[in-house]
Amino acid sequence: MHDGSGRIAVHDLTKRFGPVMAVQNLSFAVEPGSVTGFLGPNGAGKTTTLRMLLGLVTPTAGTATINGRTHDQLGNPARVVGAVLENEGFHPRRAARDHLRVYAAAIGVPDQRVDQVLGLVGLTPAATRRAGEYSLGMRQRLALATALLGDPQVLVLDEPANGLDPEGIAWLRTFLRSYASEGRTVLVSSHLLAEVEQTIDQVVIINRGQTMYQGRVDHLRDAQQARVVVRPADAAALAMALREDGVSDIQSTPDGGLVLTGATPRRVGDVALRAGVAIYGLHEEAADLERMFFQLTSSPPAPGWAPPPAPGQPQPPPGWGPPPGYQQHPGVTGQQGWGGQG
Ligand SMILES: Nc1ncnc2c1ncn2[C@@H]1O[C@H](COP(=O)(O)OP(=O)(O)OP(=O)(O)O)[C@@H](O)[C@H]1O
Repeated sequence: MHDGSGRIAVHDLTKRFGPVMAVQNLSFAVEPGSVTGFLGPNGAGKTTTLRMLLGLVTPTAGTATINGRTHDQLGNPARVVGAVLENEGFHPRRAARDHLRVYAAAIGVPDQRVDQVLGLVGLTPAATRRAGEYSLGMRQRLALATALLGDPQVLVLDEPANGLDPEGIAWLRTFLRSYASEGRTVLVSSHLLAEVEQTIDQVVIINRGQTMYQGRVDHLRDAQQARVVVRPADAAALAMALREDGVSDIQSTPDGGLVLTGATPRRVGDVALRAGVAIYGLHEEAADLERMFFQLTSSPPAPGWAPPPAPGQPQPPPGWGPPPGYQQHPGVTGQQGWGGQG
């Protein structure tokens, strides 16, 4: 028997396709009652990880479990986990309701559940239309309806916003949040933070098959510092003067500027004046979650921004730190909130 917790646990998960290391020692946990974003750039290993969780790909090493069980140990998995993966195929000549009836029969749920899920995803008016006539957004809703047939405790969606218009995205956001508020588990993958930022409360960020960050999105936001961008006549002289004044996080940019955190523009201006360095531009850039996501997932890091990690000492990009209260999930080891660059 599974433990009924609705918890997803990925532990030291690795998948190698010949020479390609798609996922490498990945560990994270997803708790019920939250919508968790599973984020990373194209090719980071998100789909491979989800497919291992769903029993569609065999791991090279490690485990991916739901309720403490691998997918093939779940008994009637459709009752535990519903999934929408990319490129769902529907028989184009089959009506949506008939498609759902076939699946309902396969997993042993009554026909009336078909009409319930059609209502849940807003497809009741189109129930008798053929799937081949559906728009991409309608097909996404039909895929979601299929995933919901077993009334699962856990919902796993791979890039669900693909093909949805803004209204569809807003609808999906409301739906997923309400689903999680019932104490269920929702895991949503995306390569765009902005696409899911308003939907998720937890996030797992991966890059090159490894965990870069796991924790609350608002902690990530709180941990950010604004940075000051300055264009001096002599960057080396200003950097030295700033260091003498106690500013340590200073990066030079390819265009001869400096980017720093831990000082206000006014302080930078005062230091420049005392050092006799002319300033041609000085402004503060507000913290930006998207920029942080880019820094965490760009490899190599954007030039002039992230210093190389000290040997054996993974570091976050400059200006970012582990969010206050960041904690590793109990039971998940071999994982850091902030990792090296793959
Ligand atoms: N069946 C396969 N055979 C060989 N290589 C594969 C296979 N599936 C995935 N890969 C490779 O594994 C890596 C991770 O791919 P994956 O699809 O898991 O990434 P992703 O994060 O989901 O990317 P995207 O956002 O583009 O969907 C990529 O380099 C990909 O080419």
